[in-house]
Amino acid sequence: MAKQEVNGIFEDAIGRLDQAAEFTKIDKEAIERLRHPKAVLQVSIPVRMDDGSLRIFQGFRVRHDDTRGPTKGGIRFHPGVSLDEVKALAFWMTCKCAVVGIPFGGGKGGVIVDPKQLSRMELERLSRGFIGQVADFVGPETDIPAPDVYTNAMIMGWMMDEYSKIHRQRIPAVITGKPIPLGGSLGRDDATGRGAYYCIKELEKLKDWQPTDIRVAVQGFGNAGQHVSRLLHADGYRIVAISDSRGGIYRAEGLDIPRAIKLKQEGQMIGGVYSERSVCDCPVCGDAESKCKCTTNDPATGESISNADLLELGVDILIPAALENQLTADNASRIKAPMIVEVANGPTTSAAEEILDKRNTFVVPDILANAGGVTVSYFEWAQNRAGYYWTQDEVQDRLQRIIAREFNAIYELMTNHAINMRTAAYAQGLNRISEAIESQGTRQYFSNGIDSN
Ligand SMILES: NC(=O)C1=CN([C@@H]2O[C@H](COP(=O)(O)OP(=O)(O)OC[C@H]3O[C@@H](n4cnc5c(N)ncnc54)[C@H](O)[C@@H]3O)[C@@H](O)[C@H]2O)C=CC1
Ligand SMILES: O=C(O)CCC(=O)C(=O)O
Repeated sequence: MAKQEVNGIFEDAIGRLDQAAEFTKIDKEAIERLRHPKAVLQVSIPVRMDDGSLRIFQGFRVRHDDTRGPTKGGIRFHPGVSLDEVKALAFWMTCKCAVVGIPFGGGKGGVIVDPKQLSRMELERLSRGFIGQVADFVGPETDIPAPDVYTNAMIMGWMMDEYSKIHRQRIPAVITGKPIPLGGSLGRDDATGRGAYYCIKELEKLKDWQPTDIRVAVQGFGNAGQHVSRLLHADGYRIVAISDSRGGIYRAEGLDIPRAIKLKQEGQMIGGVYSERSVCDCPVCGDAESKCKCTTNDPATGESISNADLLELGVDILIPAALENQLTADNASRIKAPMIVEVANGPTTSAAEEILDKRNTFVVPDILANAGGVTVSYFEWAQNRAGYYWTQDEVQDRLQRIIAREFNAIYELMTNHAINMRTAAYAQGLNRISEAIESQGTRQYFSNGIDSN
């Protein structure tokens, strides 16, 4: 019988522990510890709105596990944020940091808000308010935030400044993904997409394919989605579909990704605006009366496509780069792409994974595919603490070496045990976490080691 969807994203996430434990030497007590976040903080953030009214926003910060180092993970501003989601995201951070072998545990934060509805001043007050409320919970040696969905370098800069004011000293290492003049690292902006790109380059070597033969669909054209699309497009890959929260565009010949990025940066939406213009301003037909019929001739646009249909396109690589739970028991059997590279966190439910496994779909799991972001965050934290800054080439070279090394180790584990790549990645991460837990000496011993006579 097909696996049912698990109730709750955190419950579904930690379900992967049991699967992977079979292929590790991790003991039951360590697994039990990882089922429970170390600490959870819920805060109310009062924000004075531009019209003089007061609004109270709800926010969360979760520290999942700090055995391997301070907890690390982004802050999400999204209307769909919930404590359950933040707990899952923090758990994935613990596993991700272990998978790439960086000395951090996992944490995550979120605020229930639609930031698109806020003015810049309101957004700044909310960002400063949030970090003020969690100021005793975070810190460069305890818990280090970073950007995630709908947060960016500017917001990290405000948060770092506010935290520094509270502590009456400049503390750049409390947060990563900052603007470069405030101690940000070169190469952090595109690191998440770049890490996924390096995974695809390893696959390219293993499979010996020609980039120009490979069609790619990318769901979510934000920070992570844009950069992985840009890097693949520059190598000749055909990015045939992209989307944002309003929908997507499809063009069989491949989209002009640099131009699509420029349009997006100018504030245009992928879905809903330039793919469905009511008045055509393209140089091809110049039809000012009716709906444009020739968008497919404009390589930055294309036919409009829904987010759901984009996932089911007959492409060679599908890259979900938006939110969780996109591939579910409901649509998994209709996914045609033989390869999925998970740039988003948690895009595939465990019920969907069972179906994809039966169809032999190859999945590069989130905890490896999107680990480039936190890896360069680690570089940023290290640079802040050393007060010595690296060149972009140094950052990218070190990132490439880490991703290629871990990708190939996981690939080998997968092949040797005939398991899927996600289980292999969890096994690799859990081995590192369990070594740390055991080194702490908190496991159950039958003797306390002291001579009883
Ligand atoms: N920014 C980072 O360094 C990292 C991000 N990630 C993950 O990557 C994913 C994307 O994050 P970012 O690119 O940073 O966020 P972002 O805020 O820069 O972009 C998010 C994009 O997703 C789109 N989107 C939102 N809801 C959507 C929906 N229902 N369907 C399709 N598109 C939708 C938005 O319009 C936007 O284009 C998230 O799952 C995040 O947790 C993972 C590792 C690091
Ligand atoms: O850069 C970081 O510290 C964390 C990025 C993040 O939130 C993630 O990998 O999901």
